[in-house]
Amino acid sequence: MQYFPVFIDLDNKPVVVVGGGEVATRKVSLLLRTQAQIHVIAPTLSPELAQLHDQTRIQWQRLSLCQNNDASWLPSGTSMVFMATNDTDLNRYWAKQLGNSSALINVVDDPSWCDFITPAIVDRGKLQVAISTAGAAPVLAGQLRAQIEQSLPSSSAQLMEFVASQRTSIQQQLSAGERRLFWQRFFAANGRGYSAATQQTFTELLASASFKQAKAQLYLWDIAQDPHSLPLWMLEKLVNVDIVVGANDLPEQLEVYIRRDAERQLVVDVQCLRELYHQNMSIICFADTTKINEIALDFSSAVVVKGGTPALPCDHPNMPKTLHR
Ligand SMILES: C[C@@]1(CC(=O)O)C2=NC(=C\c3[nH]c(c(CCC(=O)O)c3CC(=O)O)Cc3[nH]c(c(CC(=O)O)c3CCC(=O)O)/C=C3\N/C(=C\2)[C@@H](CCC(=O)O)[C@]3(C)CC(=O)O)/[C@H]1CCC(=O)O
Ligand SMILES: NC(=O)c1ccc[n+]([C@@H]2O[C@H](COP(=O)([O-])OP(=O)(O)OC[C@H]3O[C@@H](n4cnc5c(N)ncnc54)[C@H](O)[C@@H]3O)[C@@H](O)[C@H]2O)c1
Repeated sequence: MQYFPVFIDLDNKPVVVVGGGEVATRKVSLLLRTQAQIHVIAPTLSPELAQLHDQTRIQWQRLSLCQNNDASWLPSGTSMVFMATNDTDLNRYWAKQLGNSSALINVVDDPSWCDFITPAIVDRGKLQVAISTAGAAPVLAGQLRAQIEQSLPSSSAQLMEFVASQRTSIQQQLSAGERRLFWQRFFAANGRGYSAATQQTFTELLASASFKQAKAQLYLWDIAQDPHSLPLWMLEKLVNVDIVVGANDLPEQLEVYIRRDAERQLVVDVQCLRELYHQNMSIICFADTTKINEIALDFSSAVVVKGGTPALPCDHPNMPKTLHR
């Protein structure tokens, strides 16, 4: 890992963007989501930046920096500097000059001069997802952002506010182990958004205390078996499963029986499986015979599910038509 991901508190801290063009504008619009004091140093501003300046949301020093300036343009206590001009030499020169200051430096046209780089960001209030490719492929970072955006409803931000407001009370009422189980069950039941039902789901789960009885369960299904031979008792397990491991190998015929918001891990990773098991998850794992045998040796309490006489109904209402016999 070349770049270590951290989240920095910029509340009330001066941050400087040198340059007033397209890239500078993009960095400023990110910074505007924080409470940083934003200073722009440039001879001219893009229309968006000019408007922000008119609204006093940013401060502007109208200045064309040169190499023989002293550093008096830099506000004292500056946390970060973005060198975002289109003059590569100037960007590098000031990155070097400011190397001994306490500010972290970003040079938009040269990662090798950067103390830090800016990731693509999915912003859901307290929930922030940051994606970086270490500068290798910013476009891919943007594409991944767009995918993650789709999996997190905008009400996730409200959910985070709700959860944060309940956190201390849950800490006071439940032991550390219970808290983890409670939050696992809560997010599994509620999903990632906030709705009219969220408060009720929360209150009912807390009152029922059912989460305290959660125990790890691991079911192993050898994909060499006919999916229709899955025993009926397994249906209830599939409906309640927390996580599907090896979802790449999940037979299409069984897909409809699995809880829609169950988490999915596409490939089987035994280390991951161990972690999930220790989190008391209910897991179903799909893999080939060799892998199933290997996992069964590792987890003495795993249930290797044996297929029987084909018993699953082939007329499930959600079953794809092509699967009807
Ligand atoms: C993520 C994002 C955030 C943001 O900008 O806030 C971001 N770049 C984005 C877009 C983007 N950047 C570029 C293109 C044109 C296509 C292309 O050339 O690939 C596009 C596409 C577009 O504009 O849509 C060109 C480019 N970028 C850099 C260089 C210099 C170099 O590589 O040497 C050049 C060549 C300049 C030239 O050739 O002139 C450098 C950096 N860009 C970074 C971040 C940092 C590494 C992040 C990472 O870890 O990947 C880093 C190292 C420094 C930094 O900026 O902090 C944002 C996507 C936001 C989103 O979609 O959500
Ligand atoms: N990091 C990224 O994501 C990314 C993406 C695309 C391009 N780039 C690179 O970023 C650089 C800037 O791109 P852009 O599209 O914003 O350019 P741009 O031409 O839109 O803007 C350049 C800005 O720099 C200002 N400037 C020029 N000389 C200056 C000086 N001496 N002092 C202060 N300000 C000065 C100009 O007034 C202008 O506002 C380019 O080198 C480009 O290759 C980076």
